[in-house]
Amino acid sequence: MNENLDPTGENLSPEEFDIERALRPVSFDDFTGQARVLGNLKIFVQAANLRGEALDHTLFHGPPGLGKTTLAHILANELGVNIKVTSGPVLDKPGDLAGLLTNLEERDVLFIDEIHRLSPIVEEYLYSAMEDYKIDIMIESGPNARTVQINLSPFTLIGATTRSGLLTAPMRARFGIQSRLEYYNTELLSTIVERSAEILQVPITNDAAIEIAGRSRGTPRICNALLRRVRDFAQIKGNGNIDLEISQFGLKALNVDAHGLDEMDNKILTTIIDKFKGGPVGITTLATAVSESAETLEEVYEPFLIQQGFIMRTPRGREVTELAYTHLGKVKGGTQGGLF
Ligand SMILES: Nc1ncnc2c1ncn2[C@@H]1O[C@H](COP(=O)(O)OP(=O)(O)OP(=O)(O)O)[C@@H](O)[C@H]1O
Ligand SMILES: [Mg+2]
Repeated sequence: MNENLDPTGENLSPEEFDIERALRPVSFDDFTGQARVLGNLKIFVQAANLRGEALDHTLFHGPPGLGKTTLAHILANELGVNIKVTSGPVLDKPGDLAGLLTNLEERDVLFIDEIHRLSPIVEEYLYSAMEDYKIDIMIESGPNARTVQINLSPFTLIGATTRSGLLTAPMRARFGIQSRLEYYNTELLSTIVERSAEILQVPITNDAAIEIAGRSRGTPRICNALLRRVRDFAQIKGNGNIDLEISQFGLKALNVDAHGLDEMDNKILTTIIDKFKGGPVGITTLATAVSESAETLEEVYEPFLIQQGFIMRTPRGREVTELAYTHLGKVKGGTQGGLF
């Protein structure tokens, strides 16, 4: 796969990680898009600030790279409080969680990334903390061992997940605020590209920003990654400025698909067309055929393909649309004709 397009951002070098940090919006005003979600959050934060209370526990869900972690930091910033950051797989003992919770000051934010990956025992421990701001801890050991209940400062838990379907119902029910982040349209992404270019101090034309935005799979993390790569092309092959020509040159060299679809997206479409005659095909069968988990297909890949009109979800499974055939340069019924 083209690692520049990795929507998870897991393959970033330390240097790129620093750049990504510099590009990350820090306040509501810096944040582009997600207007409905943002509008609500502004009200909830204002109200919590006015009353001097902790913000309700907040859950962000949606595909990778759309701004969940960014929003968690923005919320802490706008609430004027500290944020402690951890993640589901890291918290493997209730003791680890107790340490974090007891160190929170009033109204602080505890951010748990990948919250669907908490162990059941830690998750259960979290319930009373979230609900009553109380936890039980075990003191001493052997015959003197006993549990005491400690009061916590009122705090806000912010959870983020790409796999909301894997969250347990009791966990989900404890979040007073739940926001689903959506893919960004090209116009919003081009605003983000222009803002990032300004921070990186590289001049960019409007049509170049739109070109990069249109190939970013609806994802800010990808548009920033593409901008960084195109900037390299502009510096080495051009005069340092990013215009339409150099961005098209760079994107072509990077092998970026015209729609910004990545290798897995194309594999999914090709598989449905070639192996399942365009569908319908059940999600589990499809998952096996492309060697990916059904959950990841459903929560990471499929939403974008549906939103872009490449796939339809029908009662009998997934079907590709005409657009998918055109995009891949395939003829409908072509495989079928070859088989019989
Ligand atoms: N609305 C936005 N405006 C500007 N930049 C954004 C926006 N949303 C995200 N970004 C940029 O995209 C990058 C990825 O965002 P973020 O890390 O918040 O995604 P995420 O949803 O937490 O992804 P993951 O599920 O992989 O953890 C950020 O570093 C930030 O620079
Ligand atoms: Mg994140």
